[in-house]
Amino acid sequence: MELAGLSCAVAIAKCYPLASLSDKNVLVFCGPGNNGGDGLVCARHLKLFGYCPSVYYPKRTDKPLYHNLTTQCQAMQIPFLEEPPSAEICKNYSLLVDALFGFSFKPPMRAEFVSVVNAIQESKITLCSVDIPSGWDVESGIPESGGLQPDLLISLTAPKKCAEKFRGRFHYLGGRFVPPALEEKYSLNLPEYPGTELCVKL
Ligand SMILES: NC(=O)C1=CN([C@@H]2O[C@H](COP(=O)(O)OP(=O)(O)OC[C@H]3O[C@@H](n4cnc5c(N)ncnc54)[C@H](OP(=O)(O)O)[C@@H]3O)[C@@H](O)[C@H]2O)[C@@H](O)CC1
Repeated sequence: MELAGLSCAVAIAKCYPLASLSDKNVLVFCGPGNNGGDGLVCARHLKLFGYCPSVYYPKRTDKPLYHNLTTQCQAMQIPFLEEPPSAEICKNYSLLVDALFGFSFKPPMRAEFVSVVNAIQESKITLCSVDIPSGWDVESGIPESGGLQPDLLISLTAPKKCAEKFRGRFHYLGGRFVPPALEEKYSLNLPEYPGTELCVKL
C-alpha cells in the first residue's frame, strides 16, 4: 500500500507540477477498502511534495492499518473534511484524487456514495483516479449511465481490463513491486521502469 500510494503521488507530481497549478489545493477522496488506503498514503506523500492535500474519508475502516494511515495524515496536518463536499466545494481545489473504489467494486454504486461521485463529476475539476475510476467495473469499464472520466489514471501492479476504456490524457503504471516469477506466471508483460522510477507512462 505504501509503494502504491507513493507511486500515485509521484505520477500526480509528474503530470501536474506545482508550478502548473493555480493553487496547491488537492482533495483526496478515500473509500473503505485498500483503494482508499492508497489514497491516504498518496495524500501524505503529496503533502511531502509541497501540495496542500485535504482528505474526504467518509466510511472509515476499523483496522489498525487504516487507523495508522489516518494518524499519519493527521500528524502531517492534513485536514479531513467532515461533510460530503458539494460540486461547489470541489471547485476550491485544483485537483481531485479519486481513491474511492478499485478492483473490488461491484456495481451499482450504493446510495451513500452516489452524491459524492456526482459532486466530483459536476465540479469538472481535473480528476486523477487510483487504479480504477470509481464506479467502473474492473472488466467492462464505464457504466452505461455515465461515470467518472479522469484526466490521469494510475494503474497499480498491472492495468486492469477496464483501462482500455480510459480516454484521459495521462495513463501511468505504478506499484513497482511485482516479483519477476509472478509477472511471468500471469504473463503480465509489464513495461520496463526506467532506472529507479516508481511509475512509468503508458
Ligand atoms: N494486489 C493487490 O491486492 C493490490 C491492491 N491495491 C489496491 O487495492 C485496491 C483493491 O482494494 P480492495 O480489494 O480492498 O477493494 P476496493 O476496490 O478498495 O473496494 C472495496 C470496498 O468497496 C465496497 N464496495 C464494493 N462495491 C460497492 C458498491 N457498489 N457501492 C459501495 N461500496 C462498495 C466494499 O464494501 P463491502 O462490499 O465489503 O461491504 C469494500 O468496502 C486496488 O484497486 C488497488 O487500489 C494496490 O495497493 C496494489 C496491490
